[in-house]
Amino acid sequence: MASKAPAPLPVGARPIVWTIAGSDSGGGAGIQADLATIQDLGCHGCSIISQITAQSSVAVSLVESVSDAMLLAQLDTLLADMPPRAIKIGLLGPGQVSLLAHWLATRLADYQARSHTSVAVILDPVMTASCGDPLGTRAPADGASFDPFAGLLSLITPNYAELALLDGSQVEDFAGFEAAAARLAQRLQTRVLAKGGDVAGRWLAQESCDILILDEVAGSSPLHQHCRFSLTSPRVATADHHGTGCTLSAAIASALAAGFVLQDAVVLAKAYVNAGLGQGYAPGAGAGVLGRCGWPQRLSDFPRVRYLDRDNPAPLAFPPLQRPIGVYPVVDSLAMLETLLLAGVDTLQLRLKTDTDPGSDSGCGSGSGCGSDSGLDVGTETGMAPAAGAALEADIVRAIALGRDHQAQLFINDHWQLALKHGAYGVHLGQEDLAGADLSALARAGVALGISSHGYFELLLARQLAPSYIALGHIFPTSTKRMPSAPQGLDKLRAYVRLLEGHFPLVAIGGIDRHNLAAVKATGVDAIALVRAVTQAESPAAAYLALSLAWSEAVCP
Ligand SMILES: Cc1ncc(COP(=O)(O)OP(=O)(O)O)c(N)n1
Ligand SMILES: Cc1nc(C(=O)O)sc1CCOP(=O)(O)O
Ligand SMILES: [Mg+2]
Repeated sequence: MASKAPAPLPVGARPIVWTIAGSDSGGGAGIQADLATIQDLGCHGCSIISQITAQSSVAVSLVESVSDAMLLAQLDTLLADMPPRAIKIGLLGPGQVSLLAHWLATRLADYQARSHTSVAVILDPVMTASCGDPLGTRAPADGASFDPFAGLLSLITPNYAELALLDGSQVEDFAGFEAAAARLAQRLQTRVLAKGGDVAGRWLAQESCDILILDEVAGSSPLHQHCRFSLTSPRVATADHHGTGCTLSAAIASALAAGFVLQDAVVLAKAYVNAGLGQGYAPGAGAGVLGRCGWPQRLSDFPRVRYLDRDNPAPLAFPPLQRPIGVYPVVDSLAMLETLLLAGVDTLQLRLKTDTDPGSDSGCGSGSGCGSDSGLDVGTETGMAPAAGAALEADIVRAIALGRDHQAQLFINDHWQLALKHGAYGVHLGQEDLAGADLSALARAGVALGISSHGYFELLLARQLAPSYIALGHIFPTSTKRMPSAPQGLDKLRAYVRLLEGHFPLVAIGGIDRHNLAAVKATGVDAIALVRAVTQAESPAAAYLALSLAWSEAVCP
């Protein structure tokens, strides 16, 4: 069993998550599963009961709706005092879909406008119990039963059977599954997580493969929006899967409430469910229920992520680092590089941006809105004037020679072709840079590779490439680079470290300086990458030496 760990959130700051769902008297699904999940993931759960089911592990004997007045009273009473950061919607009776859709479009929309907040709404379109008995809303033949929710949802999470019902089609294979999910996304103007857990025997037996269809996702890389992914995990052989869908959608809502972007929330929720399936138990004669294993921290519980509408890199392996990194200066000139090498720096990065790079830092001074989306940040030689290209190549050649003379682990940022051509020790690439890089050529040449990441989803994409290290950013606000994502903070950094420690060297970056260095080290991260704390110091060499001393003296529990 995964060891219990506190959720990476300060207690007392538990975000509020609502579940609007049916009561399962058997305790394994519905409101009961949702509240257990929300609590387990460090949030506070509020429940709005839509339906009461007389249900055990083997049968559903009666389902009754609460009155419309009762449904609305629960919603309004809670909104006045305990507004949600995220809402999960589960079982609804037929009349309750339009009632709730109207409430979301009026009362919740009004609350969001007044409070300048955005509330994520996840719909799990529950139609049958896991014993096979029908529940609540049944899709009519044209699948229109959830249409009142069009434009009001952040995500819908149908399983195979629900998707087929909603689509009104026979879904025969993976391509049909993807096409039906895309139609649903279009129809409800939302993102779709189509779950393949119940397709066993149709086209997948050993693995469970979900499809995630995304439109715009604020706070994530432009590369990971408006695209499709598959999320695959080994199938957990268990009959104890009652409440899996409820748990998954409640976990997604909880992770969103905790400030994760949607892609992160989905992979985290999948890991939570996979861990729970491995620890299920059967309190009745029928299907048992999921175990509760706390914040996911076992890498094998997370899914394998693949692009469905883009090429995926072949399996690769990059050389391990020759020595631990510690303090890792990132510099933008040859002069600074040489100064630091002479001061004894043994791992550093040359990060040269030209004005023509889409990822250029120019215009990103402090207070210049660097927290906002700057678009794709693809730092390659494309678009560069020939003179700039020649000067750049000369700088990189000289840097590589200097790094070699000092036996340093020198990483070249972005310019992987030049690094490859001139035999660099290593290359650092962001997620966007990866898309255009010849990773096989780098791996074949034995070039070390560092990859940036900004959350669980990007961590999973990075680890699949078996890099030499993974960078985790940005931890604190930074004025050095425009970031599409929000600062991760120390609690999330600690969670990423727990997940990946022992698998890859981990480097924290973004806003790190002598004031917060000890707190960063206390998360267990292996190294820190710094731009301003070194390059903007009066004496960069002295600053590096002081930071290195502070790092080696700081305690890592
Ligand atoms: C150690 C380290 N971590 C992250 C980055 C950022 O790389 P990337 O996302 O490609 O952004 P640019 O640096 O190219 O602007 C890095 N360079 N080094
Ligand atoms: C270049 C870079 N990449 C980041 C990431 O999160 O990927 S943060 C960052 C800037 C780090 O600069 P400073 O130490 O001055 O805050
Ligand atoms: Mg880059």
